[in-house]
Amino acid sequence: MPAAIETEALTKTYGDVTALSGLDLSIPQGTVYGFLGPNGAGKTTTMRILTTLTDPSGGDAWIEGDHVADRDAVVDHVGYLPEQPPVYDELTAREQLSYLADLRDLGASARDRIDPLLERFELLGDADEPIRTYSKGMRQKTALAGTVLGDPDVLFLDEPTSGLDPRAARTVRDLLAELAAQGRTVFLSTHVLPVVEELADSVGVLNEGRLVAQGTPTELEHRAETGTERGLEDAFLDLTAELGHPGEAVLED
Ligand SMILES: Nc1ncnc2c1ncn2[C@@H]1O[C@H](COP(=O)(O)OP(=O)(O)OP(=O)(O)O)[C@@H](O)[C@H]1O
Repeated sequence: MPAAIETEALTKTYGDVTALSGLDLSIPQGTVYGFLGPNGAGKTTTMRILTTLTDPSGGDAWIEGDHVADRDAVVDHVGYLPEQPPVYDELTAREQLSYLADLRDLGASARDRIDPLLERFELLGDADEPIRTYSKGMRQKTALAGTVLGDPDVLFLDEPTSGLDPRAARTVRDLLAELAAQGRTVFLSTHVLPVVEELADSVGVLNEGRLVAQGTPTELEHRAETGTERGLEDAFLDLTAELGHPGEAVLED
């Protein structure tokens, strides 16, 4: 069984800027991977390469065994929720989801999933109103429904709970746990660390385009040097602190 996501020395440069530098990942199917990193670390760049939206400058990547250069094969496996929800103001939520089902040729089973998804996200009452009248959270829920509509094998989610109230955020976390239990793989990029602590089987921390730590949340919380424990937030701050800044955590030990 191939890994859900495999990368080897994946690199991306934009002119003089190295956004990603030699990323190696191997993420098994049916797991939730928390992808952490400060602003500008290269998380979006990684997800755009893995969903075929941009080409790497070097290295290789495979989704469920298919190389990312084989766009047609890879897009069949993946669903991507970018940071800005890709919804059309002039459509209703129901129309947006039907449009996606047609565009991606998802077939009758996806069409049958539209109403249950709208219901699950508590959007049924507004499903025939134009998206331009929706709140930020409603737009986010519509976009997320679109991402899971085709039941993709591998989900790439950028801040999926952004703008959601606690109840909607709980619905999303439950859905992600359910999908992973069914064998789907969830690649979750978020700054909301409790979500990662709750859901992630393993975590990778990216800093300035490099993977600086990887392990289970518990492993990252265990400070090998001192044998003490720290929260995931402290682990994140330690691992992404810039060297040369007096007082930063990396220099403390
Ligand atoms: N199209 C682009 N052209 C030039 N530079 C880019 C482009 N896209 C990203 N970058 C640069 O690549 C680096 C990584 O950006 P990226 O958006 O992948 O970070 P990120 O980890 O997703 O950040 P955030 O948490 O703020 O969303 C940054 O220095 C960014 O300025």
